[in-house]
Amino acid sequence: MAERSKEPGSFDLKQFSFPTEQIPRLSINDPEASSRISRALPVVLTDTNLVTSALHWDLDYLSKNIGDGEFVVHISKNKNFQYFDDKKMTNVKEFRKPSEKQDMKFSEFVEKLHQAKPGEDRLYLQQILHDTVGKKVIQDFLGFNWRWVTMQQKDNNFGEMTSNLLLVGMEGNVTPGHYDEQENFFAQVRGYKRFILFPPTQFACMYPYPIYHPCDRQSQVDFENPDFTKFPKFKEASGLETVVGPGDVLYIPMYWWHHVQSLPSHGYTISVTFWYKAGQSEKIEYPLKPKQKVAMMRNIEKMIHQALNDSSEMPEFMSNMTLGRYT
Ligand SMILES: CCC[C@@H](CC(=O)O)C(=O)C(=O)O
Ligand SMILES: [Zn+2]
Repeated sequence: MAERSKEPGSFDLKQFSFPTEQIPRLSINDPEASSRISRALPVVLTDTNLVTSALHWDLDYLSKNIGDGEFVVHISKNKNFQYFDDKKMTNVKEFRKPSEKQDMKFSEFVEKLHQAKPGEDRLYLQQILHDTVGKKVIQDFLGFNWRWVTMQQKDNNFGEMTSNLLLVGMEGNVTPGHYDEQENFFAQVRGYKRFILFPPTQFACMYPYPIYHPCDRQSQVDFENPDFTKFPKFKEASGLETVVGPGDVLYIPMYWWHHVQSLPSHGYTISVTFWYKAGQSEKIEYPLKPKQKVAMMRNIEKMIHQALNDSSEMPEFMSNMTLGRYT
């Protein structure tokens, strides 16, 4: 088991406006661990050995061994790295990109990281591991505990694995609140990341952007400084949280909201995601699961947007459908 030098209580974490409970930290041999995964509940697994073969990764080692391929580096004027879909930018007039993207060699990224000063641009490398990486990194990658993670994929009826994203972030970087449409075993390799999670049942508290917006799936609420006038139901939010360190694997179930921060003053972070598509949907059982309802809402919103063929008609159409009618 990867010993963590820090216990959850030992981080001086700032308080949010909403209550949170700790996500259980369990051994893979604890029946409660597999039970939580099978019930699509978050859990931190402390002894998967999923990325033990990468625990020696640091900036120097990766610079020397990751090869001379290009890596996507996000650049932000502040600590937030909110995802946006380039292909949807034309749907929203005056959309301002929350960050820029640049391709660069890993060694160039490391140089910029060392030169970065507080208050200046922040960097976040986010790149799917491709086959141009050097053979040492390929060895490390092959050394991941594929037996365990593939067993989880099968036992829990996950779909195919889509990608492993390599994340190298500066301390303090934040990925603001959002959900993904994939199952995720999130493996922490270096440094510490604080996760806040909310279940899909709290969709109404999260006020996601419209589906045609570049920030589809992202919450409009700033979890760290919520505007309760614009987003009153966020007052009802109640989450789960944890800090993951080297060797920890957090299971983030599909459609669960998450806000992630590389702990300030704990150094840069390295993580690897293991993303899986949804499995073949079992037969419909009632009541529908929260994630099925979110998927349904997305499909209906997409159909209405396509049928109206005019985003500006969406607000009136959507409110005519519900306001004052389903009280
Ligand atoms: C681009 C992915 C970022 C990651 C959060 C983080 O580590 O900053 C996340 O949201 C996920 O793994 O789902
Ligand atoms: Zn995510």
